[in-house]
Amino acid sequence: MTVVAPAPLAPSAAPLARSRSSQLLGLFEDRLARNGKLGSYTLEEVARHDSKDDAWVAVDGKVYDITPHVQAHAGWTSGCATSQLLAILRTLGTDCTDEVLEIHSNRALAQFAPFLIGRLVPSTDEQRQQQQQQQQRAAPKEQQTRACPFAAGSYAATCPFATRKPLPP
Ligand code: HEM
Repeated sequence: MTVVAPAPLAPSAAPLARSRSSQLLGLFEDRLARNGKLGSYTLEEVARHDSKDDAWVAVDGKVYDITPHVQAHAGWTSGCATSQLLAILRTLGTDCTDEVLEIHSNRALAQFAPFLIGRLVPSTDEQRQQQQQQQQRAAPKEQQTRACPFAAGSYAATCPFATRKPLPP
């Protein structure tokens, strides 16, 4: 009897889907950007549009106003497609990149284009955090370590006044 080794598992579809959707929507986005018709929205702004009459989602760094799609979707008045509709309603006002890219075919992703209204940008808080992280990474090692100013030796590592443990020598 010949034993056949199982085929290796396929890598996750998400990164592939991500580049796929970007390619599909790239042309459309460029056109809107050239016409100055794309806005910049934070996740907080997106979160304010989470109802069937005002339905935004963020996907792959882009923001879509999918209100017409939601309102015209099957499932409001009959049992048909109810679960699909519920899945969509659950994501309104959020960044649902993973769900959308996992679920939709190329053809379906291309249908998102007319709903594009802008790009997702970091909020002021996120920007501040990113800047702090960058500064921290760029700072020399001695500045990254603030050991206890009142103690020396091994006690310094556990001192409550130290914001960070000393780096190993
Ligand atoms: C303008 C926005 C959207 C458009 C144009 C759209 C379009 C489509 C299309 C054409 C399909 C049929 C399946 C396919 O061809 O891949 C589909 C299925 C589906 N969509 Fe969307 N969709 C949108 C937004 C969303 C969002 C935000 C969600 C939330 C997760 C979602 C969840 C689903 C689900 C659960 C299915 C059923 C998948 C299945 O039965 O396997 N859709 N969508």
